[in-house]
Amino acid sequence: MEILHISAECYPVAKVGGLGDVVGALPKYQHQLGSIAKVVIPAYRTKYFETHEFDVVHQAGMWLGHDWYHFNVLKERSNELGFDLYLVDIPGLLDTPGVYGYPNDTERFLAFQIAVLDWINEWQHLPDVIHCHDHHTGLIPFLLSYGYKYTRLKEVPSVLTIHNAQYQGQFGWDKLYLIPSFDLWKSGLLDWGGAINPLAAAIKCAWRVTTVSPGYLEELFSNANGLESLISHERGKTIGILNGIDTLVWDPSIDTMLPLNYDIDTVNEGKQENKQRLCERFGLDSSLPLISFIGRLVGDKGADLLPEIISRSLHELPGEVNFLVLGSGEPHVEWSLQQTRQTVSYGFNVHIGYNEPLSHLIYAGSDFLLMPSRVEPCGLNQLYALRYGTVPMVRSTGGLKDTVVDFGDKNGFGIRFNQAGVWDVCYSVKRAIELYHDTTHLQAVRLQGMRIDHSWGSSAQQYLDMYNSMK
Ligand SMILES: Nc1ncnc2c1ncn2[C@@H]1O[C@H](COP(=O)(O)OP(=O)(O)O[C@H]2O[C@H](CO)[C@@H](O)[C@H](O)[C@H]2O)[C@@H](O)[C@H]1O
Repeated sequence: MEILHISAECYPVAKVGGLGDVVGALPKYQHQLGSIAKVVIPAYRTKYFETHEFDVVHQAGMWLGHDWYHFNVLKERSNELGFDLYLVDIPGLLDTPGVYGYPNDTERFLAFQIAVLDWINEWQHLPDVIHCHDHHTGLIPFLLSYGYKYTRLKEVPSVLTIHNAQYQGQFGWDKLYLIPSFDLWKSGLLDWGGAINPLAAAIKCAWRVTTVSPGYLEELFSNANGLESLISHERGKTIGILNGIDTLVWDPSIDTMLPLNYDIDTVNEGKQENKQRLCERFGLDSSLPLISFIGRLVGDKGADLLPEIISRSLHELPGEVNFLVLGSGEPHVEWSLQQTRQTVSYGFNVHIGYNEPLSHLIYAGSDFLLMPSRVEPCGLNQLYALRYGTVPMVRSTGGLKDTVVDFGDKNGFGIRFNQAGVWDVCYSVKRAIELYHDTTHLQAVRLQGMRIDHSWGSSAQQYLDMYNSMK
């Protein structure tokens, strides 16, 4: 079976968050299960792009509204990722250093989708499945079915995976002229709430719709940023498949980004050494419990709560706990974390920015990883934390609820709280400190978490079973 994954991110080529992790891993594991999995993303000017060699496999041009763009499809030469990687290079649109956040993102990702479709249209054979990820690729299922240029691709099954339904990629009907011509009687399929909504269009048109955890799918029926009724209507073709983690990248025993590697037998020494380095670097006291946060500093992740959680905890429990934050995102959250850093004299530090090696050190060197998410479709951080012997502290929502059991329950290995609110989190901080001092219990909780298998094996198989069900 040949699967083409189409995405805006793919680790280690271009990653902003969890989408990149999944698209960089799932195809590798599908390959191991005997499928041919290919990935196509835009050719941003990332470090990976600059330091690897590519062959041009397709050259063409296209209209985006009234503008003409040349584009190339490049294939990475060494195949080092464990799947075929293709990059769509569109000078003037996709040759940016970053992935998102440009004023013409709508045009950039529309052009990407058109280029990918034009390219597949030229293949001698057809893929068995076209697998689209998130709204940046959401118009593809629609165009496969109704785009006049793509009638040859009409029968190719399409899948949409929703990594986060908060982001839908809406744009106004005034930009309709940018979309390649299609059967206008079908325009309603593009619409949601009076705008062109790529995520909604994909939910309507894809043959199957998956979410990245079963719990998140259940939540979407009642809370989907305006798409609840649509998802409920399409319920019959939906399925929740829990993300796995790439155990070749996320393994404390071989992770080259750690000063000291460790495994389940050497976890205490390993974590102690990594914690020591981390605390030295950030001016923290390594004898105290260390609670960290890694992620996009946005409301969905509960990042706006962090300044108050941290200052209140340090005020109520002086000299009892440390906090460390790594992230970037909304400017007011960044600003208020930096303000907090200046006002509390000890016990807290923050690194604003994106830093992959530092994230690995934090997973290894922290005692607890805090995730006060308001919305969490799956969450990968808690799975990485578990593998690194770090106890996740999570709000009971979406994929966090599916993957973390409170240590107060039988065989539990994490800390759960119900509300994304300062009081609930501060209470959990107290529980974390108590657990930290109960060394026997902490050790049992840690080992319990480390033993859990969150590798891609069974989830990759579930995707294959789902593809087969479309035949
Ligand atoms: N400043 C920083 N420096 C270094 N690394 C950083 C970083 N900020 C974030 N990361 C890394 O980015 C990834 C974040 O993954 P998540 O799954 O938690 O979030 P995201 O919301 O992006 O993904 C969406 O898609 C994924 C995948 O389906 C879902 O798990 C998730 O719930 C959904 O919101 C992790 O690898 C984390 O270590």
